[in-house]
Amino acid sequence: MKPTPLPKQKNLRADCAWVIYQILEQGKSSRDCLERVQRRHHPRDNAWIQEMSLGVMRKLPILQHWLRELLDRPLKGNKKVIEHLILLGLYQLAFSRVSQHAAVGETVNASPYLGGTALKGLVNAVLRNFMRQELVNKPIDNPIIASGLPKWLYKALEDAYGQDADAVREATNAMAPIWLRVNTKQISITDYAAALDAVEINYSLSSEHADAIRLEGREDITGLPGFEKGHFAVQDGAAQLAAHYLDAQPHERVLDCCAAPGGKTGHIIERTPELAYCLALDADENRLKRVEENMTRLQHTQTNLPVIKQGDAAKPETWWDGQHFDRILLDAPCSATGVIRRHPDIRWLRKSSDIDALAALQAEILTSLWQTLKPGGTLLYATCSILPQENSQQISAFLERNADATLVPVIKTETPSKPGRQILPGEQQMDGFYYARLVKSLSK
Ligand SMILES: C[S@@+](CC[C@H](N)C(=O)[O-])C[C@H]1O[C@@H](n2cnc3c(N)ncnc32)[C@H](O)[C@@H]1O
Repeated sequence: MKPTPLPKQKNLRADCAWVIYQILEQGKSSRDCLERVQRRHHPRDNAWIQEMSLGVMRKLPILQHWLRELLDRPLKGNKKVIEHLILLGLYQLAFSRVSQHAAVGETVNASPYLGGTALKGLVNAVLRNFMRQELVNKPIDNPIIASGLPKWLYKALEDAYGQDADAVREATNAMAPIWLRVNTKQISITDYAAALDAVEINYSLSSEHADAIRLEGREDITGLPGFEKGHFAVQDGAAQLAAHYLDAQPHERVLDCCAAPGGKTGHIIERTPELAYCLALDADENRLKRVEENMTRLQHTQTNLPVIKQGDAAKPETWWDGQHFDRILLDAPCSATGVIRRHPDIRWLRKSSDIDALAALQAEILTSLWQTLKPGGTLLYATCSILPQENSQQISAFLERNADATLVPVIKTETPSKPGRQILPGEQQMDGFYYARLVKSLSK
């Protein structure tokens, strides 16, 4: 499909509708589109643009349900973006604190910026009918629509979690808190907490994480103390467990596989600066640039670590020097269903058929990397998925295929038939994540 250019002139609502169009019609991730739009507006509008665009992603099935009631037939072709503008108008009226007057008036005024001057009347009529018919107060009987999730994911969670599925779906729709990982190479957690106290920012510490701080509010990250000096990285609590479970030791050779943008690489180095070697490998050249940027901001450049390399994890013959690794973190490409609460567009970008393909890729990478691990070495398998096919079932199958692999639990409740730790979204305020630790036997 031909890419749609940003509207020539900026307008908050038209630009949000463009973001929604990019995600839903062109399969683009929200991150890139939001950045482009936010760059041309005042920084004070960044949070609003994000809240509105991603809010529509969270409530999409409900908004579309209302739209079907209000619009005789769908808009097509270059008018489609006006449908997205109407969804944004409905979102403002039903789920935001924007006044009704502004939600209708400003949304109608945004139409010409999207080439929809002739559709101003239609936008106005649909939004006014929504209010007149009081659709917001009419119960939605279909549980899939009410859940805000695509049908395939609704069902997949039903299969995986049975009577707990509703709670998992609800947590998947909740807002996620901001977690920081204090860069303990630069500053102690006590000193960083004191810096937050000094500027009256509320936070909590976590008993499970040595280096984590969870903010109580939605602060602007770049304005937090020590941002420029690299005193912290933004990283969810679940992701922060990777370096702890990997537990790299001084003088070891470590592979951080599927490393970009380097969130876990930085943590591994902060915990164990005396590593002999740390290779940050990723297939995506562009994302690897962000590893470099992050390492520079965190001031990890005084050491020779990490070595950053582009390569396909499934083809070690193209990047491996033949020296075995003591530890491997495989942060595998996955459905990202555990982080939908943070990135609500993921639910519309993923399809049911992606899961089989991802599970096959994960199995291929696991098998390839296993040969690069030394006997006695540890491989930590991680995903930000909450689907068993990518997690416990993946690891059970690997253990069955590989007699020299032993599961070394990261938590007490693991069993051979249900290996690994499945963290569900919202558990101790963390994202959904999965970890399984495998050790290679010495005898082979
Ligand atoms: C979950 S993200 C990694 C997040 C990263 N570990 C962090 O903590 O910041 C998965 C990564 O896998 C990479 N990837 C996907 N397929 C790959 C492959 N075949 N070989 C190497 N990297 C791959 C993607 O480019 C993406 O950066």
